[in-house]
Amino acid sequence: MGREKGGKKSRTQRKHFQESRENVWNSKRPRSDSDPIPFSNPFATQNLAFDHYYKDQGIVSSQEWDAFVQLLRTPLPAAFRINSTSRFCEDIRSQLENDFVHSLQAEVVEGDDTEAILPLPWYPDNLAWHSNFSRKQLRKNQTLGRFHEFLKIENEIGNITRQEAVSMVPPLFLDVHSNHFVLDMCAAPGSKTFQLLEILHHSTKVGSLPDGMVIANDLDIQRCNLLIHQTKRMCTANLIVTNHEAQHFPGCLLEKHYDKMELDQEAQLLFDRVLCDVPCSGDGTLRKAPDLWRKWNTGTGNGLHNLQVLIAMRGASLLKVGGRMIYSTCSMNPIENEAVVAEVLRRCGGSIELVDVSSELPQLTRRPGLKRWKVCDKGKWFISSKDVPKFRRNVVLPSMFPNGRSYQDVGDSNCNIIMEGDINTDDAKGHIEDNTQAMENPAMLEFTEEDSDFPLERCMRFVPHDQNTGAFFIAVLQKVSALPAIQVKPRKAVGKQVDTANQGNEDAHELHANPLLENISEGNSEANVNENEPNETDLKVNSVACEETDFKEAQEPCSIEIITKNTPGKRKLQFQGKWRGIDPVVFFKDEGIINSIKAFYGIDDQFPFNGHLVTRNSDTSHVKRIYYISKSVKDVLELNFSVGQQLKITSVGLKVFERQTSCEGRSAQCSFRITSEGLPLILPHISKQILSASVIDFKHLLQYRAVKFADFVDAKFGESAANLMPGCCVIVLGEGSRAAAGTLQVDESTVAIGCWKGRASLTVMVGALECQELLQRLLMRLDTQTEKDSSMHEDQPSGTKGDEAQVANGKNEEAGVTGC
Ligand SMILES: C[S@@+](CC[C@H](N)C(=O)[O-])C[C@H]1O[C@@H](n2cnc3c(N)ncnc32)[C@H](O)[C@@H]1O
Repeated sequence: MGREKGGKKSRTQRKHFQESRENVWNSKRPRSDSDPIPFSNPFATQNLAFDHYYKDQGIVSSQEWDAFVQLLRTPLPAAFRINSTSRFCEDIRSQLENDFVHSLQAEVVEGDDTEAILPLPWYPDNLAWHSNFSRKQLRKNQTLGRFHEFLKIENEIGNITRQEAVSMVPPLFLDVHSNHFVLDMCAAPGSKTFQLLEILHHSTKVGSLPDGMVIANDLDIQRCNLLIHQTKRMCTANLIVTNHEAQHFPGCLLEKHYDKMELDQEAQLLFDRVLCDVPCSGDGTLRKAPDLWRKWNTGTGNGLHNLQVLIAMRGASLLKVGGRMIYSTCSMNPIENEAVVAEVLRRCGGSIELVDVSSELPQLTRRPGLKRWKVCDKGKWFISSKDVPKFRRNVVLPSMFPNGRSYQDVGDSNCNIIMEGDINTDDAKGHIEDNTQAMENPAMLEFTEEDSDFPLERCMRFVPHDQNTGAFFIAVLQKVSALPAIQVKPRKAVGKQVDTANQGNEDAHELHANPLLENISEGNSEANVNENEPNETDLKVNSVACEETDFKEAQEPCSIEIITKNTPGKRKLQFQGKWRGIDPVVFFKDEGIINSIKAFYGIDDQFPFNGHLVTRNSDTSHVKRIYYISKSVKDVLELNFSVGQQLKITSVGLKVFERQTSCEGRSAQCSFRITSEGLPLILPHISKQILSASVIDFKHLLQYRAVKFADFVDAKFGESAANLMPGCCVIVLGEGSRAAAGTLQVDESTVAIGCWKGRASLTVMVGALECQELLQRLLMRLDTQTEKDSSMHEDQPSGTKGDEAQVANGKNEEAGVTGC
């Protein structure tokens, strides 16, 4: 298992590295003597290098140190958010406030005055909650089982999202409005994307869509899939998921000489809001992922610094003037935090400002960012770039220091303080060093420490012992003018001469306008980036910290024709406007199908169809799924087509129609059913194939999943159901015990389900879990009178037969009606 050239780990080594991850809190198996112990005791929640590093950085005062580390060694309590756009938002909040708050309190140890669960005081409208039970307690303690089940099911359905409390903060400071175009640069697994979408949709009326949109991007395609799964619960037509390196996120700039479209504001993809929740060492998540204790070393943060700067710079360049950007990490390390923010401010030369948000969310306890810090490399402290030995200058960058002065600026003649043990290229040995060596550098004491000139106190630090959370870092930035085209002086060890990370769309104009910079291309910028990318070990550790899944490399390079001329070979993934391995996005314009859908469901003309339907299949005659996109997403897709499909889109829009491929489905007049996720959008616009059922009949449908027409309690409803066209239909929950008559009024609280009208019965086309949850919610809502009415008819209706019974057994869920 040898090392590859250049010290990179082989595929097998990487696999072993990934597999060696473990959650120490969960570990059941005691380690045997024969087990390899990689660096130190894997169960230890202590790391000497960590202690030295953060004590010396003054991350908390010395008086607080014990409380700080003590809490870091305690499992993180569970936290979650109620989805504000869920139709059951009110019910869930009330269940928490009136039921769980009291019933769970009995589980708190006597004499302990901590609340079992409580709303996070700084989160608006009691929508975010904190439980003082750890995940493990919730799983293990039987009496907490009901609450645990509640969290599990509601999370699965999308009514709540389990999310670390501090991770909920960045979207709150982003100040998103419903008409904003938002870029979430490193978005997977998507908890913040979900939040951003909630805010976007917050005040939108049922059946309409906000004017804004979110692009959620992540480098890791598998994590993109997690993100898609997560955001699917939001049922939004205003989201595009992309798969790019954030530092090279496409500009989608429509060139001036492109004569088919006038160059206006829409001719370039810029954003009102950008979230840079960058990959980081993640030591703020130690309470959740205690295996990080043994892996922690200073090299991880140092190795990520430059990537973080590049991502933040790209974010800044894609931001509209006047727009707001958040830079955040779940790391405590100033090299990944204040140093990155300072470098962005430095490179942007006044066009980006740090916003003072001290008056926002006053109940949220936070601490100011550091103005002063030091850099540690392989056990040696440096307070200024002038201290860094030449051979470490490609690793210890000037931008890591508070004043950010380059090696040329500080003069590089007499500063090569070579310490014993400096030359050490063995990563593993470096870790051991970090864990065992006191990090003292007597030479350092001779220099005065440096302060940053930027108002970094406006950054926000969150430490565990302030509000019993994980640790976090947030900076709120505002773009006050276009970024300058910056020429960076050559850095010997670092390599390239031009800092092109600020080449956004608008900024690209400026670059072209400057004759000195005419030879700058994205190609340069990519080469520049590659030289400074952190090593793979760093990224692995980082991805571990990011969330549960492992970091994957971008797709394999390929040698096919390049459409994006300026993209260097390493990223030649695009082929004739299509992305390799990614289904194309195609506007769906088949009038025959569209008209048949409209006619079948009686969809009114006010509901915009033209240009709002897309598929992922270029052969439109075999389209299986049709997705609906908002006007904002439509505009972005059109621009993307105009610029040669620069965006590598893995998911877009809301699945509204799905073709039924079973015999029964094919024989229906319209073989496209309305999906569960598409129903809320389309519901107010349909006038055919829709019925309102009484509470008891609706309940029976959910309970038994298939009910014969003759078995409905309300015979009139049964008759109306029998008269529907065979195929998909919608059943709305009416009020009282009888079906509502006349035109259906739909609002935010309307509950409806998709069903299939078969030969003799109605069959529910909603997943089993969702049915169960819906039923439970309805039972809670039912008033005493309704319950009385219903009790007369509680008997189970007689069973269904043949294919309809098969359907009723849940085999059709979201996958079409089976059997024929
Ligand atoms: C801190 S996590 C993001 C968490 C996410 N914002 C959330 O709230 O669920 C960082 C993410 O960055 C991704 N990542 C790492 N390097 C990246 C890069 N160069 N460009 C884009 N994404 C990257 C990782 O795959 C990971 O999903």
